[in-house]
This record gives sequence, C-alpha cells and structure tokens, in this order.
Amino acid sequence: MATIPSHALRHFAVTRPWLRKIHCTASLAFPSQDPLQIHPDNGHNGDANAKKTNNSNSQAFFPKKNQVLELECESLAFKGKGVCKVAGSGFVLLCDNALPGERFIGRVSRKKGNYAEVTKLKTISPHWDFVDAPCEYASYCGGCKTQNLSYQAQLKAKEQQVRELVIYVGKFSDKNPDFSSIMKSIVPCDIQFHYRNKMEFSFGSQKWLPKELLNKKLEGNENYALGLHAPGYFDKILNIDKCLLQSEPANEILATVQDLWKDPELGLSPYNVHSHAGFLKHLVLRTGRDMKTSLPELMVNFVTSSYKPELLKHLVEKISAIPEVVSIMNNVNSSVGNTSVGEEEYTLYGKSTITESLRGLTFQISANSFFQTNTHQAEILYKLIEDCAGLRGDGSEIVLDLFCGTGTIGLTLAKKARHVYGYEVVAQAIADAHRNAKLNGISNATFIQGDLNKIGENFGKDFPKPDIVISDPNRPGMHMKLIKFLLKLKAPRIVYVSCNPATCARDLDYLCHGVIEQNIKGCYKLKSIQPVDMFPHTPHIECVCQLELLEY
Ligand SMILES: C[S@@+](CC[C@H](N)C(=O)[O-])C[C@H]1O[C@@H](n2cnc3c(N)ncnc32)[C@H](O)[C@@H]1O
Repeated sequence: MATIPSHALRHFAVTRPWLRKIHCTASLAFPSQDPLQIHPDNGHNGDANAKKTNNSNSQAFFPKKNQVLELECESLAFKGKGVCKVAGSGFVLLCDNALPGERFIGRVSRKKGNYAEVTKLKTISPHWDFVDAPCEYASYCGGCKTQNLSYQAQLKAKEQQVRELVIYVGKFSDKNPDFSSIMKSIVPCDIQFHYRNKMEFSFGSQKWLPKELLNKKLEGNENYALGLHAPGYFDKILNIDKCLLQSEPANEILATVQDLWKDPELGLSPYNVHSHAGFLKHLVLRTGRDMKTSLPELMVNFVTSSYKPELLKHLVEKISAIPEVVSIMNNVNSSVGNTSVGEEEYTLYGKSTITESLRGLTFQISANSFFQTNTHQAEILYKLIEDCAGLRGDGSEIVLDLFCGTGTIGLTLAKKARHVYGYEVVAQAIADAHRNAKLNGISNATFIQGDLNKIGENFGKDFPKPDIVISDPNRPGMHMKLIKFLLKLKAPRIVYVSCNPATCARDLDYLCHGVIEQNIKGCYKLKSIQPVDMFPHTPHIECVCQLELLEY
C-alpha cells in the first residue's frame, strides 16, 4: 500500500525520498520503477537537470551503516526531521533534532533505499536562528522538536514544506501566474506557549534519562516516572514536573501529583507495560472554560488498570483543593493495551464534563471526547473554514461535513445552512455531536456514523446533493473511494482541511488533475491553500484548501 502517485514521485523521490514512507488508505500501488529515474515529461522539466546532478551525486556517494559523517542541515521535512547533506554530495540524510543551518557530526543509523537516517552526535555550529529553549526538557522530549528555532524560522520552515509538497506532489506549478495568490502565507499562532487544552502523561516503572545524566544513580522507586514517553520508546518515561504547552493550572495539578504519588504510604504503583502489573496508567489533564466567568476550568482523568477509588482518595483530596479543578474522573482500562480510553468511567469529584466555546457555540467535553487541542487557534481555523465555505447565509444551502468528529465544524456552519450532514466513524463522537447540537439549539444537523474508507455505491443516497463539502480527514487523507465519490458528486465547492500536507497535496492532485492511472478526470480548481500553525514548536501543520468546481 502506498500513497503518493508515481507521476508525482518520479521527480520528488530524488530530493524528498522520505515521502515514500507516507502511507494512506488510497489503493494505488507504488510502482517498482527506480525512483531515481527522472522522466523527461514529468511536468517539472525546469528542475529536472538540477535533480539529475543531485541524482548522480547521490549515487556516487552512499554511506554505510554506523559511518560517522560531518553534515549540514538544509531544511525541515516530514515529522520535523532535518534534511541534511554531506558537503559536495546530493545524498539526503534525515536527522531528528537537526535544524536548518546546523553543522554537526552524525552517525548513520539506518539506510533506506535512496536516503538514510542519522543520529546526531555533536553540533559543530548551531543553526541560523538559534534561540534558547524555555523548556528544560526541550532537548530530550520528543514533543517540541523545534523549541530552539526562532518562531519566525519555524513558520518559514513549515510554509516551505507546504509549498514544496503542493508543487511536487500536488503538481501545481509555481510558474503559473496564479500560484502566488493560491499559496497563502502561514497563519502564525500568537500564543506560542500554554496553548494546549489537553495533555496526556504516562506513569511508568522505567524512568528514561538522557545520556548525559545516565551516571546519576536511580534508586528504589526513584525509577518510577510520570511524564512523556521518551522519543522512540513505548516503555520508558521522561519524568517531568511541568510542560510549557499546557495551562498554568494544569501544571499546578501535575506538580501536585508528582509531589504525592511516589509516597509509599499511598500504595500507588505505575503500570508496567511488560509485566502488566501496577495500577496507574495515565494522567490526562484537560482545560476548558467556565462559560459564566470565562475563567479556566479543569478536568483531571486518572486512567488506571482497575477500579480502586480508595487508592486515589488522598490525591483526589489534594487536587480538588486547586480552585480551577471542577472534575476528577477515573477511566478504568483493565486490558493490556495502554490507551487512555477506559471500558468504565467513574466521577471521583465534581462534574463529568467541562465546557468550552468555539465560534459562539458551547461544547460539553467529556474525558474521552475529541475537541480541537488549541482552542485559541481553532477559532481562527474555523473562521477560515467558514470564509472558504462562503455560505450565502440565506439558509438555502446543504453542507456535507465529512470526518465530522464531534460535529464542531458543521455546527458552526449550521446557522447559515439549510441542513448539515456529518459523517464520522467513531460512535462516541457522533453521540457527542448530537449532544452538542441539542446544547446549542441546532436542529438542522444530522450526524451519521459510518466508515468513509468503506463507502459503497449507495453512499450519497441518504442526503441531498451538497452545495459545500467540508472534508477534514486524519493524517492518511482521503481513501480513493471517497475521492472517486467526490469527483462524481461534483459539489460546487469543497473545503479540504488537513493535518498532513503530504496526503493533502496528493488528494488535491487527484481532485484537480484526476487519477491518471485510472483514467479519471479531475474537475476542481484549487482556489487557495492556507497553512495554519496550530502547534508551535512541533512539526504539525494544518492547511485549509478551497476548491471550486470547474465549469465546462
Ligand atoms: C482531524 S479529525 C477532524 C474532526 C472534526 N472535523 C473537528 O474539526 O473537530 C478527523 C476525524 O475523522 C474521523 N475518522 C477517521 N477515519 C475515519 C473514517 N475512515 N471514516 C469516518 N471518519 C473517520 C476521526 O475519528 C476524527 O474524528
């Protein structure tokens, strides 16, 4: 199963080979042709010669596993990895935690076809836009990969990534005079810390320490850790006392739990993912807002392997004394799986939901409901979606909200529409969407549970032809069945919201240029693509794309 169509990759694989790793549910198979082959009619002849040079260089140089190299990072790519080259060679090596302009010594950890991965050993000279990372864990924690890159440089790197994907995977030529008006500048997030309304911490029996601290002896239950998973490990936890991405009251709760939970008198133990013994699995902190006072209100969710409320009593007493805490929940997940969603849920203190508002609507959020994790930037994102949807506001239009989650996008559009139809695979999210509609007095919205990867011939018969389709898939993007359905449906407008610019570019290519291998014509014109930074310091990029049906 592969995703990026061969015609796009012929060119792109040479300089951006990691794109071959992007899997999705589309059914096209990646051809077994040599990805280094540059085809003369690939539509990017302007660059072909440069890439040929690059190609021959990269073939002349091929590093061995464990080889130590001096490298320079040129840009950031997929998952925030640095794109690096050996001086004088076009060969691409990807490195975690390498930033543009940085020169460093790295060891080849993995060879992958026509590129390799390296582990950074030592920085020779730092990157162009170095800033001191405010978080003490930034160098070790896999969450904020770019905290010591200036925010302006982070934005530039994200914008460049989207632009390259749109050109090389989406096949929208930057020589086209409309290109600069289609490709919008990234919308920055004006709150760069404390923006996350949800954080999930894990308890573990193996504390992870970075190499430089390894000689610090760990004794007794000092091995117990509460924090974030060490990058690349499912069983090792980086112990942390605070996270600069979450709210201040959430940090107060984390610090209170850290102070207390290792006390042997409480009899608490972390869950061991190997032996499956132990009680505490996760601590999930969610920040909402009191609708009357606009002050923060917090939910604390202890995920445990069994239901033993007496063990949590002391923690609950101390945490409930923090004024912002309005809800303490206990999700019991007795399976060997280590997710935070329990098969049973108990309220240990206060109410079972917290509230938040978005575009003037109120949402009730339970421990396991999906809600956009950066509320501040979600306001901006949803305004952009509304602008792109361009509803007339006379209540005559039908909106189809694909991958609707808890219905937030569709509900914010409902007041201007005749009817909204939402589709989503998770039953709980559909139940939340109905609850949210009721809570906001919205009666012109229907939410239906269904798997959009498995749509059949009858899909589309249960709702009238939409005037506007909103599609907001998760990272794998849209399934080929859904692409074909949309190309047949021919709704006048599509707003494609994406959290993965690579699969987004691929799907835009299909919708606008067709699926060449299957002799299917595209029928949309890309009007705009707007990158939005929802998560500063992380590699994530959101995009809002506006597509209009071509007139024949
Ligand atoms: C990026 S979220 C968008 C949620 C929502 N539009 C919002 O803004 O809150 C993607 C949603 O797609 C849903 N989803 C994933 N795969 C799906 C599938 N095959 N069929 C239907 N929904 C799916 C997920 O459960 C998730 O709620």
